[in-house]
Amino acid sequence: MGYRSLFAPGCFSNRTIVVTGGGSGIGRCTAHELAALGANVVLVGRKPDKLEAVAREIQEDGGKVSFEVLDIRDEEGVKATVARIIAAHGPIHGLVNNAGGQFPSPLSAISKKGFDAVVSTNLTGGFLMAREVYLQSMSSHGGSIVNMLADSWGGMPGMGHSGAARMGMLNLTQTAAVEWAASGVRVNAVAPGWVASSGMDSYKDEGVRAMIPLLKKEVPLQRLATESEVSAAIVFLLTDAAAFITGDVIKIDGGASCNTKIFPLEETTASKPYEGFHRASAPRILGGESKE
Ligand SMILES: CCCCCCC/C=C/C(=O)SCCNC(=O)CCNC(=O)[C@H](O)C(C)(C)COP(=O)(O)OP(=O)(O)OC[C@H]1O[C@@H](n2cnc3c(N)ncnc32)[C@H](O)[C@@H]1OP(=O)(O)O
Ligand SMILES: NC(=O)C1=CN([C@@H]2O[C@H](COP(=O)(O)OP(=O)(O)OC[C@H]3O[C@@H](n4cnc5c(N)ncnc54)[C@H](OP(=O)(O)O)[C@@H]3O)[C@@H](O)[C@H]2O)C=CC1
Repeated sequence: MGYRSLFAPGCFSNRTIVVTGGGSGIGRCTAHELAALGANVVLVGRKPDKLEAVAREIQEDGGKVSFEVLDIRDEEGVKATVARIIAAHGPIHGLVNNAGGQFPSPLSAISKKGFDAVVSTNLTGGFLMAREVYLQSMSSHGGSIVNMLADSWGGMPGMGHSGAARMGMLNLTQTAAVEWAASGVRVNAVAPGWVASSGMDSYKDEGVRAMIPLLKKEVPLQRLATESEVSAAIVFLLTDAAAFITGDVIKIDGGASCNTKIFPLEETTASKPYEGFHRASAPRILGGESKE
């Protein structure tokens, strides 16, 4: 019958895909996956040693890869780097806007410098990369951009700075999708919950580490995501299988964002859920008085 899968080996052949933050964690995993599917991968990050190590790994596996050292918050650096990539490889077909991070802290303890560091990395830097890739390449050749968000729907103590940046990135994703669609550019995002990534391992603070088993409890699937579960969603959005998807977000959170906890099932009688609803939840939901 000659059926040809969109995920066939080589589905990214002759495509250049830029992965920011490609020197570690989810970015590294995504770069491996893309190279294995035939992409010409360009890694971007601040630390040349990390980028070089990942480039070596990919080359050893027979993949096509190079790297650029760049702080994505440096506007002139972003412009020059994108121009250099195009000069060396031709049009950029894909951008994985993954670089980012934060330090857990309550809002009351965040300095302006710290807030700016997180917002400029997770929002402004991603904007600069997307804008330059669009202006210099995708506006005339089309392409696909995948932005990194996080599971920041609703307030999450300790993550207010990054949550604000990620929700800004959500709107930027939607707006870019609408503005750039006529040029054949798709813009989507992934929103992971907690991921057991090498970036997470870099949190040495004992209070934060002690939270990890508690976080798992709040996830319906009862565990953290793996790096490759996040890269799988990123790669899908870059493939032609996602050709009619733009302005959208894939949550990779094991159901965490669906778990409002307004209805505390564990406090109710499992065999009498309706009665349990009245007893445990109604006062909280409706602001009324408990009947007990
Ligand atoms: C239900 C699930 C919800 C999902 C939630 C999302 C979970 C996400 C997890 C992850 O992202 S894991 C990945 C972790 N990886 C990283 O965070 C990458 C490394 N991090 C950084 O590079 C920084 O944190 C940064 C802020 C992203 C970039 O900062 P920059 O390079 O500009 O830092 P500095 O120049 O060193 O600092 C500037 C300024 O920022 C404040 N600050 C930075 N780090 C910390 C810290 N660890 N603790 C407190 N404050 C920090 C600080 O004010 C700095 O000012 P000065 O101290 O230098 O005056
Ligand atoms: N792990 C998790 O639980 C979650 C992670 N995320 C997000 O996913 C992305 C990848 O995270 P993860 O792999 O876990 O963590 P990592 O810390 O391993 O990855 C972050 C990468 O971003 C790069 N980076 C950071 N700041 C800059 C900058 N200013 N310019 C260029 N590169 C930069 C880093 O490279 P270098 O060191 O070379 O600067 C690093 O390779 C991040 O945006 C993270 O916030 C979202 C939700 C959950």
